[in-house]
Amino acid sequence: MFSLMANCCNWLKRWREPVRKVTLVIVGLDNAGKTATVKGIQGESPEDVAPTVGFSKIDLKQGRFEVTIFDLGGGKRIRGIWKNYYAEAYGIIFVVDSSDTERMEETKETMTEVLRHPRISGKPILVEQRERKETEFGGRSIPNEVDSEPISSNPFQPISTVITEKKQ
Ligand SMILES: Nc1nc2c(ncn2[C@@H]2O[C@H](COP(=O)(O)OP(=O)(O)OP(=O)(O)O)[C@@H](O)[C@H]2O)c(=O)[nH]1
Ligand SMILES: [Mg+2]
Repeated sequence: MFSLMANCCNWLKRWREPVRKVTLVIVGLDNAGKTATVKGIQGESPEDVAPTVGFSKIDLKQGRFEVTIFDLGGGKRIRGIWKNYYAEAYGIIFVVDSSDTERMEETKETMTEVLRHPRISGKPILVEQRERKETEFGGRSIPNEVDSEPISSNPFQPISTVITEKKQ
């Protein structure tokens, strides 16, 4: 009986909890797989995605969270707009295509610049390391390659995802 009442109280408490709005910003180099990631979150196919020109805004509901994701274009000329979204962001998702070893230096510089931005200070960072299966890349840890100094003030979570290439 007591546990039934406790369950009811918990349920009522949850029911009365206000909906929380969270804004996330997803950044990373062009072709890293940002839009594909967002498509995946939405349960859509990540294939045949066009490069993002500017940004796209995605609204999702996750439990009691109303989540807005700003998927920002990663092209060199578009990166200048990223900072305009930092202030309203609760946290940042930085996507890395770890198979693109030739652009690792550019990735490192770009990530360091993002993490050093004053409006990012203290905000949670999720680094998504995407690995294309067909390459020989063995899962090097991207976060370790980045200067750890700007990361130290941010709650930091790395994750890995495998890009599922279509079999020819
Ligand atoms: N099949 C498959 N293709 C993927 C996957 N992830 C990314 N791609 C492809 O890789 C290319 C680049 O992915 P995007 O998600 O457009 O990359 P982006 O980071 O949004 O690039 P910009 O918008 O230019 O900044 C696209 O052609 C995608 O279809 C995946 O998991 N599976
Ligand atoms: Mg995109």
